[in-house]
Amino acid sequence: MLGEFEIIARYFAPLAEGTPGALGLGDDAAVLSPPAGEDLVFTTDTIVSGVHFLSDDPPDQVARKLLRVNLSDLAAMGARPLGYLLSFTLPATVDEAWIEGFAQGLASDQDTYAVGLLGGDTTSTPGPTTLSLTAVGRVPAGRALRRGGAKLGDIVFVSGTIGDSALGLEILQGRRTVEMESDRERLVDRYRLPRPRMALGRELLERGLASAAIDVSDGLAADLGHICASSGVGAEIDAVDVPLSAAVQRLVESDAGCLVTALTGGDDYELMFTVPERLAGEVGKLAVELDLPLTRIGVLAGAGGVIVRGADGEAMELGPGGWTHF
Ligand SMILES: Nc1ncnc2c1ncn2[C@@H]1O[C@H](COP(=O)(O)OP(=O)(O)O)[C@@H](O)[C@H]1O
Ligand SMILES: Cc1ncc(C[n+]2csc(CCOP(=O)(O)OP(=O)(O)O)c2C)c(N)n1
Ligand SMILES: [Mg+2]
Ligand SMILES: [Mg+2]
Ligand SMILES: [Mg+2]
Repeated sequence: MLGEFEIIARYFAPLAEGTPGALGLGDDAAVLSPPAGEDLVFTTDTIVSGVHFLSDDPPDQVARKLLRVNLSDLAAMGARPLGYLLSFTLPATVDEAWIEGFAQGLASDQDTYAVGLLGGDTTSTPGPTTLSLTAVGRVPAGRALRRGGAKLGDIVFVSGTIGDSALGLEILQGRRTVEMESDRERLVDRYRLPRPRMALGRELLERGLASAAIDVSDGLAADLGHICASSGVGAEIDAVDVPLSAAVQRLVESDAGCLVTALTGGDDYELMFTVPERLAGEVGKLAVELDLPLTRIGVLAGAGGVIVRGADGEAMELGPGGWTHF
């Protein structure tokens, strides 16, 4: 196994070459000049083997997931990424090939998202692989999208499709089977590789469309609950309106329980946002421009809490509505 400083020099320093503030990963900290007229946006998320990814997930995809779950939080704020810090904590059982694959995954997504490594930390652990990333982004001063601006009567939208990832995880865990191999591939891919909606977040901010926004990490129902709690309103959504991929639809047809998994399973990394009714027509145009489904799923109504109506019009029983760690 390589030494700590060899890992940094061989695998991480090349990822910092395009980021001047990283100072070549040779100093005690990174330095960033705040862009004039803009606010800096900071977010950090950790992923742990066995909790957020599976120990046999390919290392390049683990790396890309780590970066992407953080970029998704920047997208939810309407921010453009500037750079990121990486905290890399490995058990002694991990070999160099895993580290190499991990670094390759980061290199590939650095290109995709035009972002570079600013610095980080490399340590060992007697526990599971634990990867933490802090992303820094920028928004026009005072304009970050927030969770708390939603008003009664605003329309609730969500991007993409919901539930693919949670059902992909069930497949990988051997808890669910699908008939078509292409469905399996789609769902597993969505579990391993989120698609952070960077352009959507940016456009919602620039066009002044969203009164509130969040990325769906814990589960659609729970994350709508976070918008409601921050905004002091309630929400009513119709489960039949929640966008499902063909693969998830096929699963729901054979087992209605899959719909509950889709609504509460999380790991979607889609954006959910609220739009004042008079602006709701603009969302369809944005969907066409971005080539991304943006689906109306409900409305903000009531004093608090989220009601999800099933096909029979009755409120579904969804428990906490999403993932919590404790
Ligand atoms: N240990 C912590 N210290 C400080 N702030 C935290 C901590 N854990 C979570 N937060 C903050 O609490 C809020 C909710 O966190 P979280 O549910 O992880 O958000 P997200 O789902 O967008 O990642 C965020 O503003 C986050 O920065
Ligand atoms: C092996 C495995 N088991 C379970 C899950 C499901 N899961 C774990 S954490 C989580 C919620 C999102 O993670 P969290 O740490 O809460 O991130 P944040 O909400 O802060 O973005 C979900 C749905 C998973 N992704 N992988
Ligand atoms: Mg978080
Ligand atoms: Mg979030
Ligand atoms: Mg969470």
